[in-house]
Amino acid sequence: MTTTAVTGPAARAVQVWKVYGAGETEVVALRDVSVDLERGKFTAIMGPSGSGKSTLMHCLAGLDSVSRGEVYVGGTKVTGLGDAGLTRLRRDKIGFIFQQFNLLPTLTAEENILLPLSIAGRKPDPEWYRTVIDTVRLGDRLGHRPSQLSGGQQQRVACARALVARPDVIFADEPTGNLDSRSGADVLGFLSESVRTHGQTIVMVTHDPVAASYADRVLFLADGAVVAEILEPTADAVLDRMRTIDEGPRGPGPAVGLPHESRGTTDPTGRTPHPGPPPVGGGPGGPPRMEGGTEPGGGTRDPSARVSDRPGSAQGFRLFAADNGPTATLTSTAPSTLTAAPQPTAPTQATPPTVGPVPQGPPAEPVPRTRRDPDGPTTPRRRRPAESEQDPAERPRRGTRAVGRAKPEPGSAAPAPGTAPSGPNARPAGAPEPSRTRPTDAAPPGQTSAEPPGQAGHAPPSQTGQATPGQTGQAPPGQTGQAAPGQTDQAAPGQTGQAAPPGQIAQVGQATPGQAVQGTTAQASVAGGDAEAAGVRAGIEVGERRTTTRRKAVQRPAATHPPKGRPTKGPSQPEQSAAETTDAPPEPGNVKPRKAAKRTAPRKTKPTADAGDDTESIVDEHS
Ligand SMILES: Nc1ncnc2c1ncn2[C@@H]1O[C@H](COP(=O)(O)OP(=O)(O)OP(=O)(O)O)[C@@H](O)[C@H]1O
Repeated sequence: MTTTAVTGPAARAVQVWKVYGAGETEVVALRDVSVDLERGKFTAIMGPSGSGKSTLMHCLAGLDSVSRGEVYVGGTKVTGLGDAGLTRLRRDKIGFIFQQFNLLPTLTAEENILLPLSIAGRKPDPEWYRTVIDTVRLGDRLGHRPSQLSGGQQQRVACARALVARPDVIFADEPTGNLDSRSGADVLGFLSESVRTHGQTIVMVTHDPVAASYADRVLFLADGAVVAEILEPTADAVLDRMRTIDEGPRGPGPAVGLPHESRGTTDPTGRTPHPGPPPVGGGPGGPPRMEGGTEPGGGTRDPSARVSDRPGSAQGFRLFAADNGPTATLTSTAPSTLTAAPQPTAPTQATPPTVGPVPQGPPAEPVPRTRRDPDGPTTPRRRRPAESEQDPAERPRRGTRAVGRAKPEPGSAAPAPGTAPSGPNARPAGAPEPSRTRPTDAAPPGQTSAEPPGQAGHAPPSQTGQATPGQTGQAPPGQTGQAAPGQTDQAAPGQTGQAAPPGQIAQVGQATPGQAVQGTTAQASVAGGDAEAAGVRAGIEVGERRTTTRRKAVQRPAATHPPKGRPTKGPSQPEQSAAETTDAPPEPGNVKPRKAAKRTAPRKTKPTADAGDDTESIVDEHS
């Protein structure tokens, strides 16, 4: 691991490119992005849907690899780190906060908060721990389990969990996306406080201009490039900038990234003219062509990615908006975040500025104003549109983000054997498996948003209850406990016998932090395995594991976007997926996992309803 002195930026991207797929399905998610994220600052990343916000955050956090360029976190060069190095980096230097909270349901708030340290074998600094608890005002809730806490309290637990280890940087992916406005303001308030009072560095992806106004700096992305930034932002300024970015001229080529030294905004449109598309596919000056279906860092190609999304396409940006449907345009008449903002320049309802998907429903409840005006007039906060309110074209893509709390629906855990998967993302029986499916990427049942840590909104359609037989067959014997819990319930009909039985998962969920530590060995118990998974959910990793970047689904009918060009090797080919998943013949240990479960699972525990949460599968076994 290359480590330099821990000075300078907390995180840094240097000429980073991220390319998904190849040929017709190639998508350049990041193009020549260079940015320094200052230590002790609160940075927000904004941009239209599909502009690369999540990709940038994941690359910065070591959750995804870059195609070209370099990433540094806390003086450590992330690019080129192996699995073990990445694991250490994420465990020791990075904290994560997710839209879905990602708490372990059977642990108390306190146990959840201490879980990262427990897994790392560290003890909390008592003084700092007390400070964190006081900051998030959880002192009287430490013995409560997540189900006994409100969403806002759960997110405060998640924030405390991220803060308690004092990471170099905390990455927050829409941390208020599932919260009501008041709880969101609470969370943003103490995130901001942790920066200003305790020097924490926070990087937050958000769609909400009010949330962004809590930051010291807002970076704007469009078409995979940083096109503007605002220092000391107000919600109005953010919204105005977003409007100009969305309304900017659609040139023949994509925008390019600013040098990281740049300050202030780019051209008034927010989009830097570009003479034309960059050479892609390995040509000079362009990112390397990704030949395989799986990228070096574990990213997968998206066969459904539109060619029109690709940079270089004359329509690229326009189509982002168009494909996102009316809810992504700037003409919505929905009440926006700023319609009641106290700033004198706030747009009125007549010209409501909107960013990305915009709710079409009634106004949201009032929210206290920003940190700069905590007692000021209330502001309706942008509400996430309900599925039914969304444009159908948008629904599959956005549908990967849960609206409301991520709690398993009763009875939504495992599909009964022989029962075809259902739901918006379900694949008809016998249909070829969509190519972005990876065994461990499978979405947990009962989780409409199969979002792993830091991967909010990226579950491909195939990731809901779609595991194939080969997936379960890949777990080597003796590693039952390491199987991602979500795989259990995702076995295809008739395959349930190969997956860990639900009882295991329930038992797992009852692991104590102590058990979690025990579970860090390669021969982890079921409980330990889940604790590890939970740890990864919490942004902690143990052992030679890697979180899998789960990308958002861009679900389209296959007939509309058939695979073109030469056959590729990746999982975009159904037969390839099948081959991948069946390459590893089922081991004896997998044929009778229930026995393995009996050997490894704690005996006195019973399945509980909470176990469903534990089926969130986010761990990818690469080793
Ligand atoms: N695994 C993948 N395979 C192919 N394309 C991908 C993959 N992940 C992301 N993309 C594409 O990369 C681009 C950037 O995606 P990203 O998720 O970073 O956007 P975003 O700005 O976070 O969007 P949103 O606001 O909707 O979450 C999009 O065009 C997306 O379709």
